[in-house]
Amino acid sequence: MTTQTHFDGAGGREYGHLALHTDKYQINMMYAHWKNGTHDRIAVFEAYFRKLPFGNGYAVFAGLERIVDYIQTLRFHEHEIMFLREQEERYEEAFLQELRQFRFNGDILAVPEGTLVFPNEPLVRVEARVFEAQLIETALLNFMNYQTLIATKAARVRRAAEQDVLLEFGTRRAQEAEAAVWGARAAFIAGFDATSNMRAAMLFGIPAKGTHAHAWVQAHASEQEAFDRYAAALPDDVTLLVDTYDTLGSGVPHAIETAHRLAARGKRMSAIRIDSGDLAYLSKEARQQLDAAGFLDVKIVASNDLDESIIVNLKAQGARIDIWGVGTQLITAADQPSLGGVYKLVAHERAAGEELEPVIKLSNNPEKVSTPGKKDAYRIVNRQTGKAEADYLAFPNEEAHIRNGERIKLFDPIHPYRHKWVDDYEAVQLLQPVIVKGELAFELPLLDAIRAYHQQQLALFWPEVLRKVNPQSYPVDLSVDVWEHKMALIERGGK
Ligand SMILES: Nc1ncnc2c1ncn2[C@@H]1O[C@H](COP(=O)(O)OP(=O)(O)OP(=O)(O)O)[C@@H](O)[C@H]1O
Ligand SMILES: O=P(O)(O)OC[C@H]1O[C@H](OP(=O)(O)OP(=O)(O)O)[C@H](O)[C@@H]1O
Ligand SMILES: O=C(O)c1cccnc1
Repeated sequence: MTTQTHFDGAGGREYGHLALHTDKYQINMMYAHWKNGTHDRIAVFEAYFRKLPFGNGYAVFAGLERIVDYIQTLRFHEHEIMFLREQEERYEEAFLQELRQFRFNGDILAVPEGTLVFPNEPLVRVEARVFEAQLIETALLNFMNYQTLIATKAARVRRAAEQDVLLEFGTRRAQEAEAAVWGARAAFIAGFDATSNMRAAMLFGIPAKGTHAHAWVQAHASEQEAFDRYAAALPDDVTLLVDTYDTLGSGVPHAIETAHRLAARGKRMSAIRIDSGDLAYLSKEARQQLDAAGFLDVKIVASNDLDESIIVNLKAQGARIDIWGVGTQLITAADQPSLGGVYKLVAHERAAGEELEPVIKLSNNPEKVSTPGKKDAYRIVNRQTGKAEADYLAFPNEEAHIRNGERIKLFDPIHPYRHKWVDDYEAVQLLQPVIVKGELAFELPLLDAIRAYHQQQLALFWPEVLRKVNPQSYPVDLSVDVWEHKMALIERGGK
C-alpha cells in the first residue's frame, strides 16, 4: 500500500483531471474487456432515475454542461497512469498504453438542461465502444444526480415563493466547493434570482447578491454606528441585518435612522434582513415600522434554515417577506440528499460489427427490470390543449411514424389494459445529439436561455402534476414495440 499523495495542494496538476473520477470496477471492467478483446464492441447505455425526489411530481434535469466539459477533457495524464501502475491488479503496460491514447469518440444524446423529466425515461444515452462508455458511468451519474436533485429542490422552493425574489445562500453548508458552485447554477436554472457565491457568479454569469453578517454589527461599538458605516462604505441600495441584538427594539429602528440619513444624502436603503426568531411576526411588525417611517419601498429579506414548507407556512401566516435567502436546506437537499439515477446497458454488439442487440436487467422487483433496446424519448403534446399528455419511449425505427403524427396507443406499462389512443399531437424529441463521434454537436445554451426554457417547460404541464403536495403522476409510456420486446425478453429469462 502506497502512502504517496498525488495532491499537490495548489490546485495544480491533479485538480480538474477527472479520468480517475470513476469507480475502480469501471477500470477493471475496461481491463477485462481489453484482455478479452471485446473492448471495441459498441455498447448503448441509458441514464435515468426510478423515483422522483421529495415526493415532487417532476424533476428538473441539470448537469449536462459539466458532463460535456468532462467528456471533452477526458484524458489519462502521466500521473494518473503512474497511479494505475501501482495498483494491486498489476494492469499490463500495453493496457496503460491504451489509456494514454484514450479519447471519448462515441455519441451522447441528452435532454436539454431545464427540461422537466420523469422516472424511467432516458435522460442521457451513450453509444460508444464499451471501453469508453463504461469508464464514464460514475462521473456522468455523479454530475447528473447531484445537479438534477438540486434543480428539483430549487423548483419546489421557487413554487413556494411564488413571485418573490430568491437568493441562494448555501455555500458554507454545501458538500464541498464543487457542490456549491454547480448547486448554485442548478438553483438558478430552476428559478433562483441570484447567488451569494462569487465563484459561481463569475463562472456562470449568475447575478451575485449579498447583505452583511452579524460580525459586522458585533465589530462596532453600536448597532447604529455599524449600519451608518456600512451604508457609507457601499454605494447604494444596501441591505442591513437587523437581528443581532433585538430586531424590533433596536435593529429596525436603527436601520430606519440610517435610511433617513441616507435619504438626506440622496441615497437609499433597499432592504433589511431578519435571520432569527418568528419570521412571520417579526416581518409584519418590521413592515409596520418601515411603513410608518415612510419607507414603503424598503424590502424585507428573511433567512434562517428556510425551505419550501416553511416558506409556504410563513406566507400562510401573512409574513411580509419580499426576498428569501435559502441555504442549507437547498444546497444539501436536506430532506432527500441523493437522487438514485442509474446507468444501464440497454443494447450492445454481441460480436464486432454485428447489429445492436437489446439486453435486459431482470430483478425480483418489477420496478427495477430495465427496458431493453436503444430508445428515443418523445413528449406527446396534445395540440388541442397545448399540454403534455405523456412521455413515450420508442425505438429509433419508429421515428417516422411518430413524427408524422400517426395514431399511437398510450398505455400504462405496469397495467397495460389501461390505455388510450391519441392522434392530434406533437411529438417533441427529448434526447438531443450533444456529442457525435466525440465532437461537440450542440451549441450549449447560455444560462439565461436555459432558465427561460425551464419556464416554458413548466407551462407544458397541468397544475396537478406541478403541485408540491401529492402531485398526480405523469405517465412515461412504452411503444407497443418496446413493450413487446421487453415482455419477450422477460419470458426468455433475459436471454
Ligand atoms: N413563524 C414561523 N413559522 C414557521 N417556521 C418559522 C417561523 N419563524 C421562523 N421559522 C423557522 O423555524 C426554524 C427555527 O427558528 P428559530 O427562531 O428557533 O431559529 P433559531 O435558529 O433557533 O434562532 P436563533 O438564530 O435566534 O438561534 C427556522 O427554520 C425558521 O426559518
Ligand atoms: O440558514 P441557511 O438557509 O443555511 O442560510 C444561510 C445562513 O448562513 C448565515 O448564517 P450562519 O449560518 O453563518 O449563522 P447563523 O445560522 O447562526 O445565523 C445566514 O445568516 C443564514 O442564516
Ligand atoms: O448575503 C447574505 O446575507 C448571506 C450570504 C451567505 C449566507 N448567508 C447570508
